Formats: sequence, C-alpha cells, structure tokens
Amino acid sequence: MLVTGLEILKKARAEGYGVGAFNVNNMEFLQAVLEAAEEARSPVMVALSEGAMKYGGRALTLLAVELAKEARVPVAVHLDHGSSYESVLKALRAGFTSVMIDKSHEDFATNVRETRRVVEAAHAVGVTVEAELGRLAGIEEHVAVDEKDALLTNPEEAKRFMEETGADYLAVAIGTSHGAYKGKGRPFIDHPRLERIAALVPAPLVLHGASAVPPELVERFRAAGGEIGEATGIHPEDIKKAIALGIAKINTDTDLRLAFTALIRETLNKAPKEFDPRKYLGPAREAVKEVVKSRMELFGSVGKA
Ligand SMILES: O=C(CO)COP(=O)(O)O
Ligand SMILES: O=C[C@H](O)COP(=O)(O)O
Ligand SMILES: [Zn+2]
Ligand SMILES: [Zn+2]
Repeated sequence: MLVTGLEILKKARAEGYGVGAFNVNNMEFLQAVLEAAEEARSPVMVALSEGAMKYGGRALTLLAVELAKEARVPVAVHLDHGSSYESVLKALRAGFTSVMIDKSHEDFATNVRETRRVVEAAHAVGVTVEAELGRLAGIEEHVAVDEKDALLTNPEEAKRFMEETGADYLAVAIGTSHGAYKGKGRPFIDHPRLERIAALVPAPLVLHGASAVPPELVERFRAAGGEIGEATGIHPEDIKKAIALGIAKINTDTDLRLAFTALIRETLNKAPKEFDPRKYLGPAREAVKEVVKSRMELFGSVGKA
C-alpha cells in the first residue's frame, strides 16, 4: 500500500528500528526493492532522485506509484534531494507520498524559508517532507571541534530548524558522505552529536550516504573487470548504533549500483555470445534484491510490515 513517508518513519523511530530508502533508476531496481520488501515483510521507501526522474521519466514514476499501491507492505514513493520548489511540485503531481527539499548548501535563513515553502505545498496535499541541515562530508575523527561544528549538524540549530520549518523528518550530517569513497579505513561517525540532536529533535532522523560498500562486492566488481579505487563504506555496527540513537531512515544507493553492475559484468564475461538483455539484467536484479534484503535485516525492519 502507498503511504506517506511519515507514517512509516514515525513508527520506526518510536519502536527503534530503521527503514531503508533505496534509490531506483529503472524497472529492475524498482522490482528488486518491492519484492525484497514483500518477502521480508518490511516497510520501505522507494527513492527517486531528480536524475532518476529525468532518466526514467513518466514510465518510471508511473510504475513506482502504481506498484507501490499494489504492494502488500507499506511503501512510500520519495523524491530524493529535491533541489527546488518546482522539482518538488513535479513529484507531488506524479503522486509521490514523500519529498525531500535539500537546501542544506544555503545559509540557515534561506534553508528555513525554502523548506517552509515546500512544507506548505506538500502538506496541503497530504505529503510529508524531509529537509536537510549540515554538510554531508566525510570527516576525520581527530579534526578540531570547531571544524566539525562548521560542517556537521548543530543540535540546537536542528531543533530551531524543525520548529521553524514544520518539516517532518530531518537529514543530519554526522560524518557520512555519498558514493563509494567515504574516507580511510572505518569512516568516522559522530554518534555523540547524533545523540545530542536526537535529544532535541523528536522527529525521525535520516542518514544519507549510508552504504556499506562491502569489500566482497568491491572485489567482485574488480574481478569482473570493473575499475574502482580504495572504496570504503559505513560499518554495519555504526549503522546499528545510529538507529539505536534515533536514525529512522537510511539511504542506500551505492551498494545497489555496485551489485547490479558487478553482476552484469560477471554474466557478460561468462557468456560473451549472449545478447538477450533479460539474461544479464535478471541476475543483476536478483543481486540488488539480495542486498536490499540484507540491509533490511541490518536495519531491523524485517517483519515490521
Ligand atoms: O544518500 C544517498 C541517497 O540520498 C545514498 O548514499 P550512498 O551513496 O552511501 O548509497
Ligand atoms: O544522493 C544521491 C543519490 O545517490 C542519487 O544519485 P543521482 O543523483 O546520481 O541519481
Ligand atoms: Zn545535501
Ligand atoms: Zn543523499
């Protein structure tokens, strides 16, 4: 069933588990995410970035919304990193039930003003809103406190931001970053900061850049001829700890992309004469589904639908 993001996330924060928001760009990813959610009896958020909406067009948004309606588990269709009011309106028109407005790169007052505008429009049609405060950047454990404060989410500001904007859930910056290169070794996550934010902000909190970039997946990608540098992700224990402290929505894109592409490479390498797309997209879709399921287990959302 198609539900709002808040409906899913409120319950998650209250009960102390996390819900995955998985980025999709095509039919195979969408099917993988929805099938995994149904098999795991897990609520889920299907995330489409502006890039995904552009690439997949009406075909993808229509599929996402209609399949979410038919799903046997709660599904929110979510706009990831909406960059403008216009972009949010497009998602609302397409039937999304959750939108993100990301004005985190603007100053505080602009972020508040632009987020408020989106909240007014989205709430008017029953859609819930994610906003972001702080800069998503990898950070070393030993950098000076004032440098951390300049980049990462300030707890008092977060409280004021949520009160002034009326946003429903908040993406926080606590040291994670997007993509396959999140910092050396085990990337530092500022859990004490998260704890202070969570004490002041009762709304569900969101963790972006949360992919694990599993070494075995990186190795598989490499072994199949893919080129990738010193890729690192967020340690599963650091995710669990963040969920225990108040993170309710965890975004994952990179891990799915890696799995999908590794499997396509492997399959084509093994069968150079193959040119039926179903023969290599099928196994790749299956690999995405397995990653989604294992993320759901890690987040504790299995059986919660
Ligand atoms: O935050 C994300 C999408 O908004 C995805 O993060 P990853 O790059 O770690 O998968
Ligand atoms: O955070 C961004 C997501 O990983 C989506 O990326 P994209 O803009 O390349 O679709
Ligand atoms: Zn951002
Ligand atoms: Zn993100």
